[in-house]
Amino acid sequence: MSSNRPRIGVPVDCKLIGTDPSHVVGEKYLAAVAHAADSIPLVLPARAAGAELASLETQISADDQLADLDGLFLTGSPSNMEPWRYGSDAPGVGPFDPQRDANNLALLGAAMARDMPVFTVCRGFQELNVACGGTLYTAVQDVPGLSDHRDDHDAPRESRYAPVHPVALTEGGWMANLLGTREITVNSLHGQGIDRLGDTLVAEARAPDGLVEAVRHRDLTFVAGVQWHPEWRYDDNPVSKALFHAFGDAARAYRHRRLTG
Ligand SMILES: N[C@@H](CCC(=O)NCCCC(=O)O)C(=O)O
Repeated sequence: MSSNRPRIGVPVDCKLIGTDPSHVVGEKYLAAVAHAADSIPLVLPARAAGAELASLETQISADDQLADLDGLFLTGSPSNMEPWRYGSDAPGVGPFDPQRDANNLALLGAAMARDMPVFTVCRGFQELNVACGGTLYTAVQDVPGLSDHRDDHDAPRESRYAPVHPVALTEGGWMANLLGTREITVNSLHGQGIDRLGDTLVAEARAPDGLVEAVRHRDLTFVAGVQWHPEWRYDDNPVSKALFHAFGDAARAYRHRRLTG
């Protein structure tokens, strides 16, 4: 008998493994969705054309990919969105992943249209903001008044993902109520960040320099995102466990509605 756990779509990064164009997802993301959200992660291939992939977008729509799912989880990635995606003519900072941009923006639009639970992390958080009409700083550290939010890429992973700065949770907000506190400390591994907040998003947390670090959708049931990495050592972090648990609960409720009509 198959599990009744919610099925969560996890779209990929498109990158070379050696010389081979590949579709990949970081293992820590799958672990957090499976164990902390008590769900079944299903990796979703990018549908946009790649070096060795003719576009799948005609035979597999975003709605097709979401049809039998109960939630959508967007991971982080070292790649950056192409600035034209948010109306900028800046050259931006690579590496880029245009297949991911096209795929994830389409999936976000389709998921929000059906009020499907969505949880997004880092690059995925930035994609959510763009999907909701917002824009990004292409290099936060170059913006006067903002801090450097990047990690030291040469440092060991344990220190790269260690908590480094506080974030203030919006008073009376969804996240502050969920976590029962007004301040948490988070890790920080990003060079881009939210410039203009998407029209339908509410800021749920901000860094000391004012940068938005968490959002939720104003009108939808569970569409949220964080700029930090709650998937990292989620089992040792009560905040991470609470966030993934809330996402899993929302996906369970969606699955019940989807399967019982
Ligand atoms: N490239 C964007 C987003 C940063 C991000 O997602 N970093 C995590 C990469 C590694 C991982 O998946 O844990 C930016 O720099 O803002």
